[in-house]
Amino acid sequence: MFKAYMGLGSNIGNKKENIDNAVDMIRNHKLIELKKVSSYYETEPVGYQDQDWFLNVVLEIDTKLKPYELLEFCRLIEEKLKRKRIIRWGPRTIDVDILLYEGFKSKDEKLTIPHPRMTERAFVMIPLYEIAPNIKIADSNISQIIKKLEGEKIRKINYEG
Ligand SMILES: Nc1ncnc2c1ncn2[C@@H]1O[C@H](COP(=O)(O)OP(=O)(O)OP(=O)(O)O)[C@@H](O)[C@H]1O
Ligand SMILES: Nc1nc2c(c(=O)[nH]1)N=C(CO)CN2
Repeated sequence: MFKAYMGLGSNIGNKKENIDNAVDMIRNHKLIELKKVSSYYETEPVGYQDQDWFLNVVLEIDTKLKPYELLEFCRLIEEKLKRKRIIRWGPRTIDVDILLYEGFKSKDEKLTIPHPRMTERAFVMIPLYEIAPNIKIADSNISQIIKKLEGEKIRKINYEG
């Protein structure tokens, strides 16, 4: 089993339902053990501004899927939840990214790990810090990385039930 971290985001339709459906697909995969799920965070859009706020979560999993197999599964989740890809960094029903994968680094365009933009993004780093406060990313402590983030607006949501 290899430990990996995944980032999920949605900003179209019922965002919580989209996130929950994606988490359920991950939980139900035979070769994945879902270990931790962060709180939900409402986050200001980064990149393309003229779109709704996102709901983001980060997951910790143990998996027997190899990195490219996990990427394929991410695409399958997006396909099932009918993600439309129109504008780069634009609105999406669901976005599923691999952030980190134990013992694996890659700069391939199809799969870059650590995810190339994760350390600049509060919507990734803050939920990741919640579930993995001692993790290192490319030899830097997560708390050090978070201190350097710009003031992107992000708030933790407490849903009932
Ligand atoms: N670590 C990774 N996790 C998921 N996709 C990745 C990763 N590294 C590279 N990719 C590639 O990125 C491509 C584009 O992904 P996508 O359309 O989801 O980008 P985006 O979500 O709009 O932007 P961003 O990559 O900045 O989050 C995918 O086809 C995938 O092959
Ligand atoms: N707040 C927020 N902004 C984004 C997000 C996201 O998940 N949350 N995803 C993007 C493309 O991956 C671009 N911008």
